[in-house]
Amino acid sequence: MTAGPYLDSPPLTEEQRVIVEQPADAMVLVTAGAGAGKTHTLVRRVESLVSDEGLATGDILVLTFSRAAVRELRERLSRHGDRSRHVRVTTFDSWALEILNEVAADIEWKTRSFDERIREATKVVADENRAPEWLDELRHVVIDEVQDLVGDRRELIEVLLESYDCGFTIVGDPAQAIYGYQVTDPDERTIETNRFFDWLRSYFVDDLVELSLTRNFRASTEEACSALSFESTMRGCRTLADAERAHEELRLELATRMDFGDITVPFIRDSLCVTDITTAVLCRTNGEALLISEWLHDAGIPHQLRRAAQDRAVPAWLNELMHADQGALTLARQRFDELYPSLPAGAGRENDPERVWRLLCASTRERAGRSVDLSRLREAISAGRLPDELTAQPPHHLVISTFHRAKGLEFDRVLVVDPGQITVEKDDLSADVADRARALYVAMTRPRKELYRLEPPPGARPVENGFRLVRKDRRTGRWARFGYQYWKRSGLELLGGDIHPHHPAGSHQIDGDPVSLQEHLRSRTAPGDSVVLERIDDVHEDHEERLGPGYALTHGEHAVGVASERFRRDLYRHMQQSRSYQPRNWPRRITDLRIDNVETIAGERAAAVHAGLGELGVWLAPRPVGLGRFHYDRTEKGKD
Ligand SMILES: Nc1ncnc2c1ncn2[C@@H]1O[C@H](COP(=O)(O)OP(=O)(O)OP(=O)(O)O)[C@@H](O)[C@H]1O
Repeated sequence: MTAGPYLDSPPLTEEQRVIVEQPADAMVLVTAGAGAGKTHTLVRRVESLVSDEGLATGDILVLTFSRAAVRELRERLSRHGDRSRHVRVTTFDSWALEILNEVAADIEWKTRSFDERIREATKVVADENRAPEWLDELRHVVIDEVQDLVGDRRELIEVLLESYDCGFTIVGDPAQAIYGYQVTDPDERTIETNRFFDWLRSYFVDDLVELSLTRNFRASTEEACSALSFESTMRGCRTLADAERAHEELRLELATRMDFGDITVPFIRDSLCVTDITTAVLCRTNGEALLISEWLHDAGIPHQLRRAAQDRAVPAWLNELMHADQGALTLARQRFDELYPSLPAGAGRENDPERVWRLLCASTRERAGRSVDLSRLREAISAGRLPDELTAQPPHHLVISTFHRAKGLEFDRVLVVDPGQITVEKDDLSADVADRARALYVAMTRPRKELYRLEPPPGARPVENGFRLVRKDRRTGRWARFGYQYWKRSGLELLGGDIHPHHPAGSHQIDGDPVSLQEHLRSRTAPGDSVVLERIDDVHEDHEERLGPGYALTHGEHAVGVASERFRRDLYRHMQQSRSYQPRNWPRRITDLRIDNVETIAGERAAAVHAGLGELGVWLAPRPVGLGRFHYDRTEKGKD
């Protein structure tokens, strides 16, 4: 194996080397604990399959669960891999979509649910007459985080491994299984735990090579190691009582960690602002993450709120790249190389230009690699076809995340918010309570060096005086602020897609010069800036489609966007006390929102031309985030 690309990568241990050097047709199952170097070993395994076992990059398929994991693996492959850097790494969902787009391109698969697509792809893979030919070339499948492979995705992989004669390297940690509500049927949820492991062992009974990794490399201090002793407890939680006990024991362990302290105290605040170490604040629910983000914002601490994996944003630098030469319809490789160094920072910019160029060519199906057709790039943006490397959140030194979303990640310092005691209801499942215990275990095994407890002040907690004032609104699935009175509505979460995607700012419902508003978004708007939604009209009285009123998003003096129909529909449903009730009293302003980032939007070409923004139909739009707070007119009933 060549040593060059691995000079800055840790050497393999004997246990890791045995996995890496298995033959290409071996069927390998690796179980390993948190921080045991599973991902590190997989990267070296993939490189060995190409360099030592002679597989072509197209013979290997690397499947992972989340986009975060795709990004992590690709990043490590491009940093440490040599020939393997071009191996296909994708999520189960993207891979299923690719199969369906190939065999039934006339169907609008994007509009179908993830689960439906997975089920359809399983049928295609099982049918040798329909399966795409390139599946025959598959010689090795690599799967990371296999403990989360449940339900429809598990069936897809079982069918793949039964139907194709290929080797595999499958890696997982049963102690970190937090698949949550991926499986909706409660009975199914209980039997899914460990089901894929059991299937592998029984189906490949004679051929399966079972290996394990036993040493932890992540945690370099005693405190960072503190949760690791719970690994076997986490693997063994099967009954409700086990799961409850495991959760309480982990909480007790957390209680012995030092409290991080009050972040408004200057020296504690400053320690969160240092950029040369990475810190994560981890909590149980997204509602809590929103409140903590608000608290940090008020204390003037820059941070990033971790988005859901499926919530993607196209970075602003793509808009700059596409509009660099007025009227140009293609972008040549040489011109790309000239422009790339001066493009603004953002998702994907940490990649080298060669990698970004390849990704752009792949997204526009440009095989020769000499130029990129900008209309096709616009279509790729509009159809959501850009790869995760260009749309995932860029790295940040301070991340606020739920336990679930922190899976597979590591940080120098981790601050864990105590999730509180589980109050088990009679219809709670052991699988769900175990899921909560394992989620806390995942959180507590993320630090490299420091692990603290964090106790947010009462205002940054969802419960006040015993009332759950911040909770998920059942009708919209958004986090919302409620009041002590049942009818009170005090705020709603903003999501990606809440700013109208069809019209650039200034060209629809609000006044302004679209060209100068684009300049404002480009050069005078930054992540973390406060923004406000201001009501601009009255409720839409169409009985078919009940929408809340229109809102403009303002950044200082400038109206930089308008609320989308989806936001207005959700607002209407949220304000309805019951299905027959027609809300009349609408918030005048919605505050406590911030700019997450400015993103590239592919909207209607005619709208762009009309606004003087060129022919491509691509422009910049703000993406607000936060748990909005409603302000009503004082004269109106239900004022705040
Ligand atoms: N042989 C090794 N020597 C030194 N460091 C190593 C070795 N193997 C892995 N590491 C380091 O240990 C850390 C954890 O590795 P990795 O992320 O691959 O673990 P993991 O098993 O995938 O973790 P988790 O399941 O908890 O997300 C990384 O910083 C990695 O560089």
